[in-house]
Amino acid sequence: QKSKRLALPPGPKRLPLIGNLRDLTLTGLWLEARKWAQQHGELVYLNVFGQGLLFVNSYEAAVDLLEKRGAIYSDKPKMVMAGELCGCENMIGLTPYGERLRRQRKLMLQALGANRVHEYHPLLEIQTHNLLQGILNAPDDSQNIIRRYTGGLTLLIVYGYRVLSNTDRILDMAGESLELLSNRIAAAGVVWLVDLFPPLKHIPTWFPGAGFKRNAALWKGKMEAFVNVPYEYTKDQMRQGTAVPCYVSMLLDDASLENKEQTVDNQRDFDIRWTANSLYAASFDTTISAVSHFFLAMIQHPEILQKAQKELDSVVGNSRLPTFSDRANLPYVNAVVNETLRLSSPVPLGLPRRITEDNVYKNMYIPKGTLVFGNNYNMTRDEAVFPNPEEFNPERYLEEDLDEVTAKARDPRNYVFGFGRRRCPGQWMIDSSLWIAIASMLASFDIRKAVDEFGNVIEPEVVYDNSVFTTLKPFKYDIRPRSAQAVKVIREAKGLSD
Ligand code: HEM
Repeated sequence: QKSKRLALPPGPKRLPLIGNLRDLTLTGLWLEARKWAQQHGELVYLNVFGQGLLFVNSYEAAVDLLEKRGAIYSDKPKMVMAGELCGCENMIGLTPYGERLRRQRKLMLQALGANRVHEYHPLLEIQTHNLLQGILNAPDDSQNIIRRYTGGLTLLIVYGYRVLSNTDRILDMAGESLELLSNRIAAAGVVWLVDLFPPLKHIPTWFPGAGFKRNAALWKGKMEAFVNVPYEYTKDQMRQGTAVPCYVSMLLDDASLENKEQTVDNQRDFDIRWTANSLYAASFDTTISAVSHFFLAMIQHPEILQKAQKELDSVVGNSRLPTFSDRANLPYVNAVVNETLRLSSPVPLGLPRRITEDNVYKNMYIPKGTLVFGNNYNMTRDEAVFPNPEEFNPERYLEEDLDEVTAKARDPRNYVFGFGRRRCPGQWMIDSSLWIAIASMLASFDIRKAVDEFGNVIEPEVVYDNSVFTTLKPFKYDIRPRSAQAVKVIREAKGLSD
């Protein structure tokens, strides 16, 4: 075949047999991937034990391949370890491209799409008030409070489940499952031998080297509980007539209305159960990453914090908290949110795709079966679009009268949510939840670098702690209400337990 005579895309030098195995790092692979992009260009190809990995580094190539050729670039790798052995095969991020995926994505868009998301705004405002009240009551524990807020937010929206304390059974279970999923089971950079040699799945658990199977059995149990326990909670609440409107109850209601019966068919039940779980799984670390990058930026740039606060004071005043109706009048705050999305780039390499046919792009040969990563980390740092790209600079969004093409190129949402048929279905939800959280925290708190017992300023240490998401190792900061009036407004705001 002619295409096979073409060269593969360039990439770091490969060693015999193991190929680029040593080039893969467990955390921060995106930092390496950016260096390769700078060295080799818009496509970079690696090979690990015969498995090809393609990094798509430019927006143009991402649109050409992941969107325009979506029919062959939207499938997922079959992951024996994560999928079959650990019970995650029905998570949306791992679901093969086809009829089931299209059905499930339709369901998610039906409930969370651009024209439905405003229905969740009242819930988002209440959950944000709870966040502010939590921080006010225990500023030194704000990192845990943010985790509780993030987990609680999705449990509320997806399952109608309220988290009212730091020690919540479902919240803990979900947290543990996600930790396992992204750092053990499906960690980028971790290559399970059984994925390269699937027949290994048949070796007995007692066999030397079969530790992965014993782990998998343990993890599978945890993953199943993570999928089923919250879902059964909502169904129970619905049976008792006490369910709050949420993703699951809304879709189950719609479904039973459609068949005019009390029960939903198995396929619908399966689709709602798994999409609900995937929404939870996909929103937790992404939100944590964005929020912690926001804190990092605020303590590094007090002048930006002050400018945003000034805008909030003049538009919202100090007798109430911001609401979604203020959004259009807060260009600077909106620019802070944009810059947070861009620099946090929460899923920096996207979620891996698998190409289902041999393909040629600009005279480079991309073999069938190659895993494909949309390197949005690199795109959000494109000097031509974002001059001085590592700098947190909201002003870059404030230029007026931009032509449509430039305005689009400067919107980080075009990169950070991925591309084409697998693009993030939670993008409208996070766009709302992140905005209200950031606007409300800016309006309520001063956030600064922490100071140690000798009065020395503690510089934040920026260390990634995850292999798929850009979540940061906790760093210290000082957060306190801006004024007695801010305290009063926070205390009076309607919260979850009201
Ligand atoms: C700032 C926050 C977020 C970012 C940056 C983000 C980004 C992404 C990216 C890059 C992908 C892979 C897209 C691709 O393959 O091209 C993805 C997939 C996904 N995201 Fe998000 N996401 C965020 C928040 C959320 C939230 C809040 C939800 C749920 C409410 C969510 C649900 C999902 C799901 C279910 C998928 C899998 C889609 C599929 O495989 O077809 N995400 N996200």
